[in-house]
Amino acid sequence: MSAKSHPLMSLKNVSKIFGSYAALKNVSLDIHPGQVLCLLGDNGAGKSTLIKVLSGFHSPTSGEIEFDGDKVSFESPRDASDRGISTVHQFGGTFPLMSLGRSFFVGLEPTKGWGPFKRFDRKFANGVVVEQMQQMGITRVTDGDRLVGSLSGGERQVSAIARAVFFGAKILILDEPTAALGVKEAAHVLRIIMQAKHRGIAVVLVTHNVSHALTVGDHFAVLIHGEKADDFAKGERTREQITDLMAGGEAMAELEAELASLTGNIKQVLD
Ligand SMILES: Nc1ncnc2c1ncn2[C@@H]1O[C@H](COP(=O)(O)OP(=O)(O)OP(=O)(O)O)[C@@H](O)[C@H]1O
Repeated sequence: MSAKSHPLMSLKNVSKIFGSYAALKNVSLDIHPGQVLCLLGDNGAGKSTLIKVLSGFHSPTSGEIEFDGDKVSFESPRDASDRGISTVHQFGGTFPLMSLGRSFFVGLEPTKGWGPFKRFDRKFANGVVVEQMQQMGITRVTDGDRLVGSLSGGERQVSAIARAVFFGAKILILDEPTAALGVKEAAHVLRIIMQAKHRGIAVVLVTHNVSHALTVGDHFAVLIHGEKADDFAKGERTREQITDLMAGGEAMAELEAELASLTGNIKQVLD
């Protein structure tokens, strides 16, 4: 899908002020179906605040949000999720002591029976969760009664993404999904992100990892101190340019030289 397709969601000059601190300043951003938008930025740059605005946790102090061409204002995360905006938090946002079947359907429990006899349909839920996990490459899970806590970090991310896709997410917001994962697990999560994109889902990926962003991203936005410092499509910047931008505009080469001389000084003292 080309960048010329109509955006599914747009932020127009969105600011978010906390007291006297502007966490976001006039940020405009387009989110397209079937594309991965990577949100990059150093700690405190405003990435979390931005995804909280997208997912209805915060309303903007000023600016507008458009969804499917309509101006919208989300009063709560529920409003955003009703539009198909689904957020997966850093550790998969699940409950370690809950079964996989229960946690997959939490808040949307399938029931059987009626009236006072209505109860959670465990068999159905477990069947769905195992099928979805298998489809997403987690083949070792064959029992939906297993506890969420028994999954690895990558498997939790993948199952949270599977859940969002199963319930029809149109926009999937992923907050540092590969942080703290090993190489293989991170690759699995990135593959699942590509699958979601190919289904036409708009993915917003927040990451510190430039390599991961470059592997799956179609479009990139870099935040520095709450402002959008750059916005570009795949192939329009080099890895070095992106890394420098993420370091807040300071050239990484200079920082590295400074570190090298510091290390030299420490070595001299120790010798
Ligand atoms: N509820 C709040 N009240 C006051 N200040 C806030 C609030 N939420 C965020 N901030 C401030 O806004 C700035 C941006 O924070 P944010 O969490 O969005 O950054 P971030 O880019 O997600 O950083 P990180 O990668 O460390 O999570 C920070 O200085 C933070 O202290």
